[in-house]
Amino acid sequence: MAQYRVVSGSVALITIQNPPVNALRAAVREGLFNAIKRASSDPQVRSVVLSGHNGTFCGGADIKEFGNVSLPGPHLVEVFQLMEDLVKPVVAAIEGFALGGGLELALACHYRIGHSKARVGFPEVNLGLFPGAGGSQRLPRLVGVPAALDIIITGRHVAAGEALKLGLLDKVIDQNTVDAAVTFAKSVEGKPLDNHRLGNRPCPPLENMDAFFEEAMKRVHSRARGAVAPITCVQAVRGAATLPFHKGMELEKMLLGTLFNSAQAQASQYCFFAERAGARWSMPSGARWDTCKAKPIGTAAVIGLGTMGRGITVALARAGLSVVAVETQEHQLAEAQRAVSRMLKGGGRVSYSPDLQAAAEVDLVVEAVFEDMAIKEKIFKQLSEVCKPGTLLTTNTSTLDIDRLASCTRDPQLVVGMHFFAPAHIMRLLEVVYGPRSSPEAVATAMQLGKRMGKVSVAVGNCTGFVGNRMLKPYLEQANFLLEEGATPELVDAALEEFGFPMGVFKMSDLSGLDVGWRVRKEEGLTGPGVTAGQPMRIRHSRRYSPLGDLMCEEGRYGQKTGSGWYLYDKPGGRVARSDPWLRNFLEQYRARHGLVARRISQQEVLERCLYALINEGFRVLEDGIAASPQNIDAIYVFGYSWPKHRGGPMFYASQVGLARVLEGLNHYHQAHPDVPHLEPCSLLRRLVASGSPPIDKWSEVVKGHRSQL
Ligand SMILES: CCC/C=C/C(=O)SCCNC(=O)CCNC(=O)[C@H](O)C(C)(C)COP(=O)([O-])OP(=O)([O-])OC[C@H]1O[C@@H](n2cnc3c(N)ncnc32)[C@H](O)[C@@H]1OP(=O)([O-])[O-]
Repeated sequence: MAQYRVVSGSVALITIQNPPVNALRAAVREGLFNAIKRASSDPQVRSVVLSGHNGTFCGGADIKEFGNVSLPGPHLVEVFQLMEDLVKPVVAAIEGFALGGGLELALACHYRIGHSKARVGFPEVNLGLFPGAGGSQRLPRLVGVPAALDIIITGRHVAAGEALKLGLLDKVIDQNTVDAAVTFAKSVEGKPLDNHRLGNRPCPPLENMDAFFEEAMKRVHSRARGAVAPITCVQAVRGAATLPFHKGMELEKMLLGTLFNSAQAQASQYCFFAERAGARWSMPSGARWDTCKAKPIGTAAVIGLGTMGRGITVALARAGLSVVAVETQEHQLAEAQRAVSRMLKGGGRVSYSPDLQAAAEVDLVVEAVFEDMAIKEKIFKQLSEVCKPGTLLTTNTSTLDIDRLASCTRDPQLVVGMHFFAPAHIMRLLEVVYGPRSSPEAVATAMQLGKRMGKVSVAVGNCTGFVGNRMLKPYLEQANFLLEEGATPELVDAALEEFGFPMGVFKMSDLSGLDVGWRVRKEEGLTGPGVTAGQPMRIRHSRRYSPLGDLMCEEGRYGQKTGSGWYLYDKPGGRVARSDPWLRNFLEQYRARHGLVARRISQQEVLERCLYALINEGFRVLEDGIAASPQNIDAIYVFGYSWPKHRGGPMFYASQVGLARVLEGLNHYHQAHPDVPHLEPCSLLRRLVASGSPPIDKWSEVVKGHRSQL
């Protein structure tokens, strides 16, 4: 786990060996501890170089070990202190990554040499933690409080060049890092080390320290959306700035104690693994990530250059593909060309054409036109004729039937969905949707392409709305029902924002455009002139229906783009939402017209109605085999719908709330609203509760048993 050998006559070279990222699990900590002791007592050794096996210094503590109440082996703090106290100089040779505990390890060394491609950082905040093994106390002493706080709070990876400027690295080199570190170590043998022991150093003084930390705390509170870890980061760094090292370490230990087994830390760490779980996809046919090979993709076409098409073009070009961007409307094409070039800052290989024929030779097509089945069917038919045999035909539809599009083509097995999220070049999520006839190779190729674009890709089955939008529907529906019953958009949004969403449901609808859902509802036959005539306004297919969104669109209120929606904006395209007296009036009249009596609605009811309805649909998605696991659903929600990471995604949240409580809540609301089928607890949830509410990683066993009985 920590290899020890003496090189160049006097240098103990200690190499951490724990693939793939040399995480500091118990055996590694033990190995390091023993290796340092050995170097200390080895009379031949006059200096030490610490490195990581296989081009990675160290990815930090082993996250898989967290959750164990008593971690075996020596504690990291103990190992690092032993290293800092060594009377022989210790040089860190940093290749690849030094993250979290890996950077703390490097900070306990007396010198740090990095490769020019190395990256260092403290990503603990993303795991609901902070650098709690001395990092929060040593880093500010090395680079000063403002730089340290920035690195610790953002969790960002710092490139070697910047780390050198900050003084975090002593030297950056392009050659073999270990060789350079060995030469350097020999050059400092016997030299005094006191100033290189960060625990001995005071923090560089900071003017207006109180004001600095007050401001930092204010900023963090406004951005953290209820997450505790960022606040703790500020408290710990303040400790470094004001306390002697040993007192700061005590504070660090106390703060870490409050976070380590917290619900937020568990949720954030669950997200770390859920993010990666999508890569191990499987299909109901048994096809899997490790048995299917992706086709090589070098060229792609994007059809339709609206907002989505432009973002997709940028994402593909940034992944190194040569892209043909096709848009039949000339003015839109010219505008898109300017926008894409701006986003790519002159880079990328993109050509433009008004003609579908330009897609003839590409390996893959992403269709991103208007959400209209008839238009899409026509395009798929044309593409099938125009493109060379074997071209993968994908669609960015957010709800429509993939299999129906596949039926328009010669090779339905080559059709899959690639559902991007706006803005497509920024949002991390990609839903890869397979239909009953999509080939495993097509799915593997889309998943591989997602990875190349840096996306969190999740393979899902074909149904209306797939996973994300299918679950969103009951959530939006509940929000509208709550307005009918007496809530305001402000009340509903405040509850959801307090929960941790960056934006409540009504602000989000205003941003994405109310007309989008209106068009979908028209397509589904829920609204439109021919549909509403002679029907009760608030019932469709014997279920409760809220026409509020349709009525808003009929008034021309599409959201931000028209300057008004659920809120008022100072101009079309304005961003700052203000309460609209018109809406209050409109809701009052609507309620009066339909004999609805407004009642007081609590934030708790808002959360339970909206979130439990969404979660209930999540269980149905699992039950139907549309998502392979709760982890996949949670990754979709965290990376595509801004579900707060510290709440772990909807399915994990349900497990934290307690499945029995979610079931009870749904039963209660369904009794009160029997005409809302989305509130009726689904059978998988009932079954899980009946099986004693197993932990989330055991749900699949109940799902399997459940499916075999269907
Ligand atoms: C004492 C309390 C204070 C806390 C201190 C800490 O250090 S907290 C920690 C602070 N450190 C961090 O937060 C760093 C977390 N790690 C990363 O950010 C990235 O892994 C990377 C940038 C190091 C490499 O990116 P990349 O795209 O090349 O690779 P990849 O991401 O696909 O990972 C490959 C495999 O390794 C696995 N695995 C990775 N790290 C850990 C780990 N620490 N542990 C366990 N496992 C880990 C990962 O799950 C995956 O497994 P799979 O799915 O194949 O079974």
